[in-house]
This record gives sequence, C-alpha cells and structure tokens, in this order.
Amino acid sequence: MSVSRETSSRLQAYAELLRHWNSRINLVAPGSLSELQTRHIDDCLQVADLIQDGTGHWVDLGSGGGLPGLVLAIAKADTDISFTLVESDQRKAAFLRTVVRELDLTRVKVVSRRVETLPPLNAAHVSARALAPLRQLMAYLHLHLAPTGTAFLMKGRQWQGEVEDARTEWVFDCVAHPSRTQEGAAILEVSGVSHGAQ
Ligand SMILES: C[S@@+](CC[C@H](N)C(=O)[O-])C[C@H]1O[C@@H](n2cnc3c(N)ncnc32)[C@H](O)[C@@H]1O
Repeated sequence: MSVSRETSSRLQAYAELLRHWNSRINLVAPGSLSELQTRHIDDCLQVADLIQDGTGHWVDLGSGGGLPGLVLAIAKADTDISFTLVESDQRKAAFLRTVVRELDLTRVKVVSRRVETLPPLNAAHVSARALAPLRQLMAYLHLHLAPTGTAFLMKGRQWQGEVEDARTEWVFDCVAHPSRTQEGAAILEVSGVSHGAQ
C-alpha cells in the first residue's frame, strides 16, 4: 500500500513507541523487531487496502501492540471510521492509549476488557490477528459483528483447516485474500455469521 507522507510519519512514530515499550512489555516477539515494518506493519496495511468504505464503527479484537488496530486507525485517519481496540491486558492497553494520545488519533477508543464480557458492539467491521482459532473467532463475530457487517481475520498457513473446523459449528461466507507478506497465509473476509444446525 502506498501511504501519504503524514501516514508514513505517524507509522514511524508508532514504530518508535512500540520499540521503546517492547523492552518492558512483550508487544511483539523480540526476535521479530528487526522486521517490524515488513512482518508486522506492512502485513496489517494489507487489511487497509481491502477497506472499501470510509465510515462506520471498526472493532479490533485482541489488539496487543496495535496490530492491526492501530495500523488501520493510522492508515484511515483521514476517514470517518471510528475504532475500538479491545485488549484485556492492562499494560498493553496502557501502551495503546499512549499511542492514541501521542499521535492524536481522535477517533480511537481503547477498551481493556475481555471480548466475551463486552455487551454486543454491533460493529460494521471487525478485525483480529493471532487472537484465537477461527472457530472461536466466529463466536466473537456472532456477538460483536452487525448482521450486515464484514470481518477481516488475519490467518497463517493453517487457514484452510481452520475454515473446515469452523464450518462444523458455524455458517458464514468467506473470501480468502492471499497474504503478500507471508506465503500461504491469508486474510479471511467473513460475513453472514450464524450458528449452523447442530
Ligand atoms: C497473540 S496476541 C496478538 C496481538 C496482536 N493482535 C498481534 O497480532 O500482534 C493476542 C492478544 O489478545 C489479547 N487477548 C487474548 N484473549 C483475549 C480476550 N478474550 N479478550 C481480549 N483480549 C484478549 C492478549 O492479551 C494479547 O495481547
């Protein structure tokens, strides 16, 4: 994704904060810090490329160090999308709030609660990366994604097996976008989630 100068400088500021905090909190695996741009930020920018509309409420589940939630909020700062980042770990939530404040991301809210304890968020869009197996994520989508909403779930090489497993319990539409940053990985665009017949 080609980004504006303003987005690029905000992403750089975010990367600096993440590097700084990562010495105290494990926001990303320390061994992957040298590839922060390619392995983490560019990976998440792929989701920004898939966003069609510039409005609505976007919920990122299990944001951790802000991947992809903060990257999307930065890349889409010039739109009307409002973001909620859900992260149960208080220290990680403190990091997310620091980035939101320092980068003046006015449309971003951080909620430090467990996904399953929140009242339904009725989100137009939901994202998640490295949070849970797809079958478990479906329960989260069933709870928080609006009936007409779309989710973007970043999955590794095992995504096909996860889709098969999730289909034993859930009915959903799924379009797999091959990852440009990790061979065999995919971004699953999921909609129409309902319980399957038991
Ligand atoms: C493996 S990390 C991935 C973080 C980030 N999405 C990424 O790709 O780097 C999973 C994150 O989800 C958070 N988490 C796990 N279960 C959660 C839950 N039920 N509700 C909210 N956050 C949760 C953890 O604290 C952790 O920060």
